[in-house]
Amino acid sequence: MATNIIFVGLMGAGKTTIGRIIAKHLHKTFYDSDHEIERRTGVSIPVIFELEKEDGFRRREASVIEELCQMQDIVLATGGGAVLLPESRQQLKEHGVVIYLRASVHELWLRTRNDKNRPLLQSENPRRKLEQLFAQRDPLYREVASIIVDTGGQPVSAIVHQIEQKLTDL
Ligand SMILES: Nc1ncnc2c1ncn2[C@@H]1O[C@H](COP(=O)(O)OP(=O)(O)OP(=O)(O)O)[C@@H](O)[C@H]1O
Ligand SMILES: O=C(O)C1=C[C@@H](O)[C@@H](O)[C@H](O)C1
Ligand SMILES: [Mg+2]
Repeated sequence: MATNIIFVGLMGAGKTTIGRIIAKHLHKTFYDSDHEIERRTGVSIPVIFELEKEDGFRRREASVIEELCQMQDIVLATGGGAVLLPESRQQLKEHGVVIYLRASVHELWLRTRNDKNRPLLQSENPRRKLEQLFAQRDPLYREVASIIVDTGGQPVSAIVHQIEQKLTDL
């Protein structure tokens, strides 16, 4: 199957971790839009947020998403905010099977709390921020996804297995 597989979901949902494994299993090339932005700019995401604010990062993200969506036979792990622009949502929907990795705010918080690489969570109350982002974005992830996987309490290997099963059922 030469189709692209595209992962969406909040920070800490496991898009990068699971996307990389699925790509290996399915012999597809793995891309991560966050890594691609860092590779192209030569700086980390926190530095981009500092210099260009969130707006600047979103512009870069939308253009990288558009470009990666033109490729074929790839697995793409998107950044958590890749669904914010309607144009990007359209691109994602049109160019692959989109999988929404879902997790509770509590789990997302546990998975991200020791990592300083996510500027939106470097706030007084990262848990509340995750709640707000969840409320804002859950409908957007649902809008683009044709597969929704609840990752709650499951180890990565079980999630990978579940996804591979769902993909063969398509
Ligand atoms: N099912 C899981 N159970 C436990 N830990 C997990 C699970 N999935 C991912 N993790 C861990 O959570 C952390 C975040 O995962 P990952 O970086 O893959 O998330 P992401 O969705 O790519 O986030 P971002 O949007 O910030 O790029 C990693 O340390 C990863 O090992
Ligand atoms: O959810 C978000 O808005 C973000 C998620 C990360 O993947 C990065 O794209 C960045 O830290 C912003
Ligand atoms: Mg990631």
